[in-house]
Amino acid sequence: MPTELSLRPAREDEADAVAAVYLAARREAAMPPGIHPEHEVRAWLAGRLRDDEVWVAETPETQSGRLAAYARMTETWLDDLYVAPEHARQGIGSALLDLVKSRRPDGFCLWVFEMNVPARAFYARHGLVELERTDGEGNEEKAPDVRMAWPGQDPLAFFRGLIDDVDDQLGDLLARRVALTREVQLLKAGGGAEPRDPERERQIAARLAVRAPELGEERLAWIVHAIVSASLDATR
Ligand SMILES: O=C(O)C(=O)C[C@]1(C(=O)O)C=C[C@@H](O)C=C1
Repeated sequence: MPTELSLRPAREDEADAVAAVYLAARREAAMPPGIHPEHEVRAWLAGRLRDDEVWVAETPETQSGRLAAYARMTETWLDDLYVAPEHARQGIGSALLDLVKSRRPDGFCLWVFEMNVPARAFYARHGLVELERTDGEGNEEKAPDVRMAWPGQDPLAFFRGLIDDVDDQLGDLLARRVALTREVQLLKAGGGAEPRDPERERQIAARLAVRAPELGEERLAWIVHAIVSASLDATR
């Protein structure tokens, strides 16, 4: 940690100073332009200061009422880590990230814009791994982003926890899917059609391959086959 850097929890009345860091850092960073006017950013951060854990960084050069950087986290996410441009490249971001790791020893995730190559490299240097990419549909800026994670002191437990979260969603999807298979099968049985339709299953595997290219169409065909077999067995 740079000498004379002081890190402390933010006070609830510091929303304007925290917002000033956020706005200045975002203007300089490789990020899409913010879509909220500055007064909305200040009001939003005032709320976050009440609900989230926020730490701020000051140096002897930081003028009174101003901050060098801040980090904002929930129990499982590092939501913001911003350094004011005039304090960049002084090790302050690294010091704050080390602090976040010590506050969240069981690990955490964050989203970073794909275009923000310097930030992704910074996080990778500090041991975070890239887990997931999106096309940006789920964020306000509609810009592709990357989910990164620091797996904490017990990486196996951390990644298994994330697998459990995904499997909860997968279970819900399978429950929805089997109900639909049942309806289609009832219609097909009424019309005297074969239960199984290999061409339709091939099309389903091809569609899944667009979303999960790493698995590829051939492996996905096995998965579709297994899901359809289990669904037909359950609905018979
Ligand atoms: O689309 C159909 O014809 C269905 O019967 C549904 C379904 C599926 O569950 O997706 C099930 C069996 C077929 O082999 C193909 C697809």
